[in-house]
Amino acid sequence: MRALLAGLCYFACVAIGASFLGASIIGVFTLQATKQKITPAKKRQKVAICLSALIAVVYIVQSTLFVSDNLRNRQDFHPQRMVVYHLLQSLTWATLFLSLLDSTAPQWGPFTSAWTTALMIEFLITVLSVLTGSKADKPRCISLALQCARIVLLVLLSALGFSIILTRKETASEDETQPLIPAQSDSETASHTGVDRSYHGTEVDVESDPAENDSKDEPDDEDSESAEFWGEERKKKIKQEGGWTKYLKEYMIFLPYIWPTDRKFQLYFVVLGANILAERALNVLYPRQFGIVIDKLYESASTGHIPWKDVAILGLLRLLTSGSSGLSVLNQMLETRLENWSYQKLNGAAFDHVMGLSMSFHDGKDSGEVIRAVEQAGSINSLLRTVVLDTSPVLLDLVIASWYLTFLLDAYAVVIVVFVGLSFIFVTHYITAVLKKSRRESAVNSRAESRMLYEMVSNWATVSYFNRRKYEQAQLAQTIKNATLATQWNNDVGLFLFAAQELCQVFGRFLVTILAAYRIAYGVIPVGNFVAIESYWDTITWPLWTLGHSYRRLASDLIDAERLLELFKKRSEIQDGPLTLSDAPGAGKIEFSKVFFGYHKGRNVLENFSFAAEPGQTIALVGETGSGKSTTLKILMRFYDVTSGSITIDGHDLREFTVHSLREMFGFVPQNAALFNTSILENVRYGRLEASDEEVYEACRAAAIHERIVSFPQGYSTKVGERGVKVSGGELQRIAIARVMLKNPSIVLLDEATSALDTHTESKIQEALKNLTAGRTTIVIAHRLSTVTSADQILVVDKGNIVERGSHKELLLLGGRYVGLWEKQTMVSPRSETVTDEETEEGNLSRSMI
Ligand SMILES: Nc1ncnc2c1ncn2[C@@H]1O[C@H](COP(=O)(O)OP(=O)(O)OP(=O)(O)O)[C@@H](O)[C@H]1O
Repeated sequence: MRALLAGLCYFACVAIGASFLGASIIGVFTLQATKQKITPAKKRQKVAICLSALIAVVYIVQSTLFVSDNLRNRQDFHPQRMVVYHLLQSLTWATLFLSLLDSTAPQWGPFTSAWTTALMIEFLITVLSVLTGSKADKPRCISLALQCARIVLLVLLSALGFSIILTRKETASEDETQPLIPAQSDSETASHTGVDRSYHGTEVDVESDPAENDSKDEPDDEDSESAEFWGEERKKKIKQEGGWTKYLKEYMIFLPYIWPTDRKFQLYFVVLGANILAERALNVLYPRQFGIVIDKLYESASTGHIPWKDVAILGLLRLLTSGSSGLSVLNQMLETRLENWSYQKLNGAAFDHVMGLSMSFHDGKDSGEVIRAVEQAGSINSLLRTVVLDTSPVLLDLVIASWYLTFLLDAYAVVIVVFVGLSFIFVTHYITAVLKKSRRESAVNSRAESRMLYEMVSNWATVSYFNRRKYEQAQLAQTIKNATLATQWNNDVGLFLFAAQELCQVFGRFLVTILAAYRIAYGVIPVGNFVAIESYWDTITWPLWTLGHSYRRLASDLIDAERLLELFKKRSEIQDGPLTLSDAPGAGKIEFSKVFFGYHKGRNVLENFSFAAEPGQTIALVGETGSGKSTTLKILMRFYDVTSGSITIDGHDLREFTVHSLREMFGFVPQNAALFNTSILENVRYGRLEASDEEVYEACRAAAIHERIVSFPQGYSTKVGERGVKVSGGELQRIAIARVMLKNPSIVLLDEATSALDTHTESKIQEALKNLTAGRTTIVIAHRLSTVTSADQILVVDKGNIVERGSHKELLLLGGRYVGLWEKQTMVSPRSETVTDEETEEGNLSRSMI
């Protein structure tokens, strides 16, 4: 019975801590709804704070009574286990009280679990201490009264906790019923990248319903994209949704990129784990051996005897524990390999994910910001080191340290370590809150700095045309100043934190020294133990430093990773269908049927849009600017999905195809084709990656650009410059056509492919286009009507509607809007045009690109 009592006394705070932690972990891993009505819980939170404070005070009063009694009597008047129990409980309850006070939306489950555990332990200890029969353990009147008062308070507190849990209003939203880690899909992309688009890729925020999304559209401007915005959003979320567990839950989507799937890397993890355990053992063995050597030397002083064996063991242990030649070298090598693996996987996944997001995402984002977010893969990666490699071994260290200190000194030393540990954690927690803010500011400012630099360098030409170098310089200087000031403040807060942490551990060391001196003076422990404690002290406090450091690093990594998390939570609106190219190797018949589409709700860009293009036919879209012509091509290539109606290719709805297969069918020549800053050869080969050099030359010949390319000093190896600035507009356009020719698509889409060119170049390109479109279904957008007179069907588009349709001749005879457009461009009366239409067609044919 006495052993049970002692066990309860010494391990009470461990049991309470474990029950709190256990309930928190269950909260993270189960899909509990965490949203709750805050208002009624707020009142009860205040009551809970008061009750916790009262319990802490009762423990502190009783501990003070015990310690003063023992000090007065210069012996253990009260048994050590009871004193240790009360001291540890004072610290535990002070911690619970401060945590509750600090929490805006407490996790009631973990708190209630801790309170109930404490109640059961307190009850058992009271009963056992009365029943044990030992005079020492029997509580005196005042102690018994205090213990009973605590039991009453604990019953009230536990009942309050249960009442809050049972009566809170749960408002689970859809996202809360989604799995934390999505099952890997077998989709085409996932199989080669490891990214599960079915979950990760949400362009619609999976957190919110469509209504919320609309409202979120508003802050989707430059401000909203700043780190500050994400940080504030998250802070709000932490408050609203029930605390940090919910926050951390979101980061679970990165788990597949941190835990290796490769056997070799899993083996690294196992070896690393074993190595970490070996290090823990060495941490104890070295100071222990040091103490033994001191005691042996003390005994053999002036005898001429040297304890060689003990000294040799000490030397070996020193070698194994040394930083640069011991076990830590192996640790570092394994850690680096694991981190590199995770970095590669995460970066690849982030890139693939961003590239897989639809046009509405990319149109609305600043590409510099998106690149920064992808680059944050490193910060997620370092979570591996922080959580798995830094924090877990350190927790083990703390348990070992407690046991070893009890062995070297006594249980009071553990109370001192717990006190130092808790004050260290609180100091770290409170100062880190300030540090987090300053770090976020510093991050926002440095992002602003690099964004500005990127903007200026990429807009170099505009800055020079308007002679605004000085102005831009001043702007940049201000941004750099803001960034450096923010970094400076961040550094200052960091230094203050270090100082406060150092103070905690120095104070603890001082207390332990006093305790050891006291015990040595009364002959309780040998001097060697004091030396061992001194040498072990750094091993005790190192875990605290590591925890503090990990906590700060975790906080900063989480902030940096917020953007990446937001990216990963976007799901592409465009989802794959089941069909691939081989399932539907069609001829290229396109049919738009009653298509409605708008970029924003309530504003249609295309309305009741219906037309059909038979295989091999050419359809021209003409009309005023902004009428929806380019939009037609975008929805045909599925950069967006139609709002209603359908688009079919060879009888299959576009949505039935995988996006990859669908886009393989098209060859698109845009108005402003962009090239990569590589050689012409590589740019053309981009159309079909496996094409031979000869096939590339052939495509260039067909695009009437081969002769020009070979006349360049470096021929096909000529670098085209960023976005193709080193080649002329006409050359660039023909390279773009050659690229599409090499691709050999079944459907060709031309978006004003020649509008920016002079007539001489245009006629050259038209030849190339004739080759490109021959025998292929073609949709062409043209402002110059003369280039589309031979199209099988011309659609006149106005405000998203097809207002006229027919061949050039039919439309001229119709005398409607097309005639108006034609007259404006040719200044020829339609009558004379129709009279001599044979001639006209011939004349235009040479100019026509179709
Ligand atoms: N990404 C977008 N987000 C929101 N609105 C858009 C977007 N792209 C185009 N629009 C709007 O849709 C309408 C149709 O644009 P579209 O580019 O299809 O016209 P267009 O007929 O091709 O014009 P142009 O001949 O000048 O190229 C315009 O009012 C335009 O402002």
